[in-house]
Amino acid sequence: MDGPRRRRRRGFRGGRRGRGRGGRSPRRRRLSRAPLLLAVGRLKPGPEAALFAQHNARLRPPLAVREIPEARGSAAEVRRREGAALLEALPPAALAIALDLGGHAPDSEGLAALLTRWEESGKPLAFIIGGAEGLDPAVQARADQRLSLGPMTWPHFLVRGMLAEQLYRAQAIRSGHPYHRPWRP
Ligand SMILES: C[S@@+](CC[C@H](N)C(=O)[O-])C[C@H]1O[C@@H](n2cnc3c(N)ncnc32)[C@H](O)[C@@H]1O
Repeated sequence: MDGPRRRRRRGFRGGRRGRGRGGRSPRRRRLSRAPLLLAVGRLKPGPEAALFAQHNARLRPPLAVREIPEARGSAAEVRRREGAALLEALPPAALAIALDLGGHAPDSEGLAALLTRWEESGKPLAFIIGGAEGLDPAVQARADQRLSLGPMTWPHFLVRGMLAEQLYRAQAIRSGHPYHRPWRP
């Protein structure tokens, strides 16, 4: 590819002009720091996708989403196959946070404190959301933290938006932004 089309593409990716001294574009740097969201299933356009997009767009940096196809078979087979695909997609160095009903259920301030701790580990963060059959024990065993959004079972596509909202709320708590009004006990 040559001519204006090539120049345009370079410009979008940061090209020479957009690069700093390290040779990486600001956009590249932002994406490489972005926490990963590994999630089972393909989220189609609709209210769940809109909810996620709305909150993810507010996150600095937004989550980089990687979807794992839903598997077929018995419940155990589905969990095992999806679990294997999730583990394959998980960067080895990642601090893995598995969304799981049985995990630790902090309040929003607690999640904000946890996020600070996770970020201070220096590891890239990866959040994992299972499919309709839940997460395979192998994924739970690999997870550095199991995070619960409460004891109720939520549809996995809704959990993406709920997680993004809570991460945004945690950022607001950490920066003192009035988006978060503390609970009133
Ligand atoms: C429909 S749920 C799966 C329910 C499944 N029976 C199980 O035992 O996990 C799909 C995924 O959404 C996430 N999820 C649903 N409710 C959740 C909650 N209350 N807290 C954390 N994650 C939740 C989990 O990642 C779960 O694997």
